[in-house]
Amino acid sequence: MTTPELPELHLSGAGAAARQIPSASLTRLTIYLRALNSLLADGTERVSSDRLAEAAGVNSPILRKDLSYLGSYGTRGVGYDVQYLNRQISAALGLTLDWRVAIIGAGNLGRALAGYSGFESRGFEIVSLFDADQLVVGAEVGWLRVSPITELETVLERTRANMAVLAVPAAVAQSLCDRLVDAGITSILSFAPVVLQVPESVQLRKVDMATELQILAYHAQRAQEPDLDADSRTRSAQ
Ligand SMILES: NC(=O)c1ccc[n+]([C@@H]2O[C@H](COP(=O)([O-])OP(=O)(O)OC[C@H]3O[C@@H](n4cnc5c(N)ncnc54)[C@H](O)[C@@H]3O)[C@@H](O)[C@H]2O)c1
Repeated sequence: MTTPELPELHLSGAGAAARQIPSASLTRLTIYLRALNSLLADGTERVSSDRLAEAAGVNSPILRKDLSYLGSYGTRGVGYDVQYLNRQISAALGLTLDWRVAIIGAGNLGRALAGYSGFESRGFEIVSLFDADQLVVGAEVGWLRVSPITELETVLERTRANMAVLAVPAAVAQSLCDRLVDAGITSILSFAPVVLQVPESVQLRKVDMATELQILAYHAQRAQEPDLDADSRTRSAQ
């Protein structure tokens, strides 16, 4: 389980706050966290960097580089303390804060997200779900009742939401985004297939599965036709 020559991790919270973590590393930190959560659930107390890297699908040097953004100072030891590393990554990702998420749009996607039980254990509590359709308003989704969008500001305040997910049609996404911003929400995740404008002080992330599938298709196609790479290299050299 433990690997004697691996560094024991010492992390500095201040270092983590001060340093900007590259987005690829941020993505991997969330994967390490998921792996650490499974190890914690299994009662594992220490883990080697090789094992953690393998669980996350990366190699050890990348893992160590990623952890260095958290201010880790490696001394030769007996692997990583699972609980400690879990807490440090959670703190660096802001997951020790109280994240209370409002979902706007109770259609297929909004309901699926609201009904997913896996967010809470990762630090996100879904506190409200909104829709404009009178046939949907009042419906129960999990333990939530769909609120009317007309009451957005009041319910956001009452439920102390500090994050929102937009799961509405593209045509209404910007106006709802504006209302969220005016209501003081500064972290928004949008699924709507449209470019949204927000003030600089607001963090906006967009999820687009179609784009991801297109990128996957591109790589799959290149993997099936290795000659494509050679062809394009020849063309770009001409
Ligand atoms: N990014 C992705 O990978 C991805 C995947 C699936 C869907 N989407 C997008 O997510 C959005 C939701 O998809 P869906 O399948 O759940 O659609 P849906 O039609 O099932 O649900 C949309 C919901 O929004 C509600 N709505 C419409 N106007 C509203 C308003 N002004 N205020 C509040 N609610 C309002 C509708 O009543 C409906 O319940 C769409 O924009 C869709 O294109 C993105």
